[in-house]
Amino acid sequence: MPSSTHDNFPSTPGKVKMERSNYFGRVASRWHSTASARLLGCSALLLAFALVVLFRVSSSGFADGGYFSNNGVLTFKPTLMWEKQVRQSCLPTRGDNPMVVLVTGAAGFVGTHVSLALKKRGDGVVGIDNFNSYYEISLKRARQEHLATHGVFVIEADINNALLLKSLFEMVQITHVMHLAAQAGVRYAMENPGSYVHSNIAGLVNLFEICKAANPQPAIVWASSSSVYGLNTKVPFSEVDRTDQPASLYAATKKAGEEIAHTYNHIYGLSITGLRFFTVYGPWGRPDMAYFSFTRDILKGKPINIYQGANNKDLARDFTYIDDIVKGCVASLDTAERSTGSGGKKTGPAQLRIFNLGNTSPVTVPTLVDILEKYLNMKAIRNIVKMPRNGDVPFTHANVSSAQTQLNYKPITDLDTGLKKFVKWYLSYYGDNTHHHSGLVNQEPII
Ligand SMILES: O=C(O)[C@H]1O[C@H](OP(=O)(O)OP(=O)(O)OC[C@H]2O[C@@H](n3ccc(=O)[nH]c3=O)[C@H](O)[C@@H]2O)[C@H](O)[C@@H](O)[C@H]1O
Repeated sequence: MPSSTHDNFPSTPGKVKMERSNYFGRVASRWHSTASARLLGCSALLLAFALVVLFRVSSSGFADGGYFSNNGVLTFKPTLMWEKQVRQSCLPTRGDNPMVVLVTGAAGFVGTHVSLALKKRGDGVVGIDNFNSYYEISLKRARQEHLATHGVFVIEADINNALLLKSLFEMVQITHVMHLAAQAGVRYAMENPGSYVHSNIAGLVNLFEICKAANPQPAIVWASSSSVYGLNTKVPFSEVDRTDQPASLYAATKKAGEEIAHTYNHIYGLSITGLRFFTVYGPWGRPDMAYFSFTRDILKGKPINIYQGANNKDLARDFTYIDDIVKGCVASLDTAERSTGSGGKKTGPAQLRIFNLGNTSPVTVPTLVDILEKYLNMKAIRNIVKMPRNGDVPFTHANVSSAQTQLNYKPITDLDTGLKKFVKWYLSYYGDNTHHHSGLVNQEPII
């Protein structure tokens, strides 16, 4: 019998919501137990199904489909409406060798920007996102709406949902996968380790399984992280440096992802490019990140904690502006070679790459706060505290020469310029509750 799309795929372990159809299931089985009530039971089941469908339609604006058992094989069967939206979204509008890209984590920060950039230049794009509650869902919904106005449809599903992904690959010929869905955040890994395993390990393997079986296989570009350099002290960090001392479970899952990528490239001929992002920031960013939460707290007049490393040394990050990262992502897609597998089997060696995408000029956290103060026109209340032992590393600094040579990657936005754009977006998105800021709110939104 059909069931709701998400019932079997809790998107974030530790933050699982109540399943909607369980109640109907229990009611139905109770009715079913007496022979005389069989007819009523069937009607109740039908009614339950209708209610589930109705509820889904009214809560998400569309129904995506259901799961059906066909001779014991469970398959996902989309609704006509869903299929139409997917096909429409995947239609390229440029003639010169366009790509059709599946962007995972499309309602996320980087996913939104990359989806837009691809769509704007005429590629076919369809997104997928589980809309989990790691941070405010309303921001993810706003990004989804923003994408919809540009013709990008975002499917609401988890990357662990093999049936839905399989059906999607059968429906449209996806040439590239931009895999950005992940459980992010280095410190949250201590609170909810299962979520990192679920998305960054199990989800990645599931996606690779689908890609390896697809015909033709897509090329894959995916987000690794600067955190794989862990406790390394040699700077700047280069792709050839060791990455075997992660400081957080998040970093360990990203490092594991790189090894898993090697395996799928080696056995199945998948073309895979991993991108080590360095603390990406900008408009539509992630509220859990320091620059975002600091902005929120400074505007509220709330104190902020600024961590310090050993010997009272300020922490530093190679903060990288979103537009520079998007260019690196798109260039990676453009230079990705085809996968070589067919029918799940490798027919020749395939491309396997890894690139740092950073800014190449680290800035300390107190300097980041200075810049925010300038653009918010407010003073932060600074608590200087010792860096807790929860996964942080003291500094990051990218060597991007490899990306420069092979992707023509050249970061051009310094932290001051990038944060100015972020603050402008923040004030236009959340509105102005303080009246103390520098007047940036009245200007046009960034994207
Ligand atoms: O490059 C990455 O691969 C990672 O980048 C990002 O991690 P980080 O570099 O840790 O960014 P972020 O949390 O903004 O903290 C920035 C600085 O502020 C300090 N920090 C933080 C919080 C706080 O309350 N106080 C503070 O001083 C903190 O100690 C740090 O020095 C992504 O979140 C992560 O998903 C991953 O992608």
